[in-house]
Amino acid sequence: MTILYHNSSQIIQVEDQGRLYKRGAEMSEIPILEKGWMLVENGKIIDLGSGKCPGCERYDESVDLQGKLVLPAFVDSHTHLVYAANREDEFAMRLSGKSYAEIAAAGGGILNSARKLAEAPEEALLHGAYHRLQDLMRMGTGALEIKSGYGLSTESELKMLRIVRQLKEKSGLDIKSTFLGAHAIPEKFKGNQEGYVNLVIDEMLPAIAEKSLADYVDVFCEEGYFNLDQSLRILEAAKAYGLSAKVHVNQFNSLGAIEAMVDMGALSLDHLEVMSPKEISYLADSQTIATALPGCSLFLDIPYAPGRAIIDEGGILALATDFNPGSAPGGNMALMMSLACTQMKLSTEEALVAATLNGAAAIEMSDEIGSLERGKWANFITLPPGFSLASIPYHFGHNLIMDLYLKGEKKL
Ligand SMILES: N=CN[C@@H](CCC(=O)O)C(=O)O
Ligand SMILES: [Zn+2]
Repeated sequence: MTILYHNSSQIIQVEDQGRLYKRGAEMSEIPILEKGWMLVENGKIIDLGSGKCPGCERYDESVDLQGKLVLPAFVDSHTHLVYAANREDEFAMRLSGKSYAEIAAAGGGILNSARKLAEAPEEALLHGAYHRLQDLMRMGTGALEIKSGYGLSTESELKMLRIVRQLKEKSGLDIKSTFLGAHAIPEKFKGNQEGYVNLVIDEMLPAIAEKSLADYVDVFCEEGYFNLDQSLRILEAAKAYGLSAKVHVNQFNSLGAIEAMVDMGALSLDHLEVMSPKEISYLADSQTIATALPGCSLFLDIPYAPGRAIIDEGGILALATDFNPGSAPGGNMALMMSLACTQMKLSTEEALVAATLNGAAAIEMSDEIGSLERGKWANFITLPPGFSLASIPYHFGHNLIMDLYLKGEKKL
């Protein structure tokens, strides 16, 4: 089945040389096809160009884009989409002056979500997550990563990862799953942190690997959660099962994780709100993707990751939502682009690369998605005629997305 998409105002390709990510100054160069057309065969782009399509008589169907703007669907490479309940009560506590750390210390936070998840039937969890997933799609997300981490027991972590698998099957979306058993120390292991780390390594990891339920491993490496040594032990153990690391680091404190985790070959280091100049340089010089989560900074009123400096030093920057019920209850990638531009001082081009190609690289899918090039899936979004790339971050909080096409098929 060959489909010709034609009559766009522009096709913003993001990349046209087959690069699997863009770093530093490359992030501001993005190829754009004026009055672009795209020929798609069985879901993959086989040709594309500007103006009239030469030799394009051979198609089964043609779609008139009526002057709409076309760009790659967003890739959200860091979410906690599966959870049992919102935490508006904690939000109210924060508004009256309590900090995220104080709420967590009083048994709220991740432990609150874990208690609720343990009680929730699988069907209800699937239903809630699927509903949120559809919301994300309406806002232009075409692929994402979802973490476990509200289980904190072997049984509940497996339950979460099974739901991620079901979400994949039910939605047909590209979804990568990450095992985050080391998200917090469960009540039962208070005072016995090492016991919990051993449980993650000796029981959870083998059980998850046996069922191939995870693509990646993650740890919340932070004061009051998992120290550097414990984090590295978990990541190394997971490596033996073929799981690469995507890690929560430097959200509130720097524990020296960046250097150590770059050296162990982490795929991405995420959060990064607190970074020293040395850490910025070390990460920017590496192949590890720096993933900024500006929704979390906005919602918790904490610093933004130094995205500008990471790009200026030549790093690979991705943007993701961190969608979760505690620190970032929102999944709008366009809003992440707005925050990246206004707060982290990225250009609109850099923000788009971070939200598409580099996000795809952060889930190892940038050979298939994240840009509109020959050989990639036709995963794209459209904006109404008259809008430009800059309109996306400019109209902060608005949803300008008209259509989402995945593998050349209109999803909405
Ligand atoms: N910081 C650790 N984990 C999540 C928040 C989890 C929660 O509060 O439920 C984050 O990425 O911000
Ligand atoms: Zn997170």
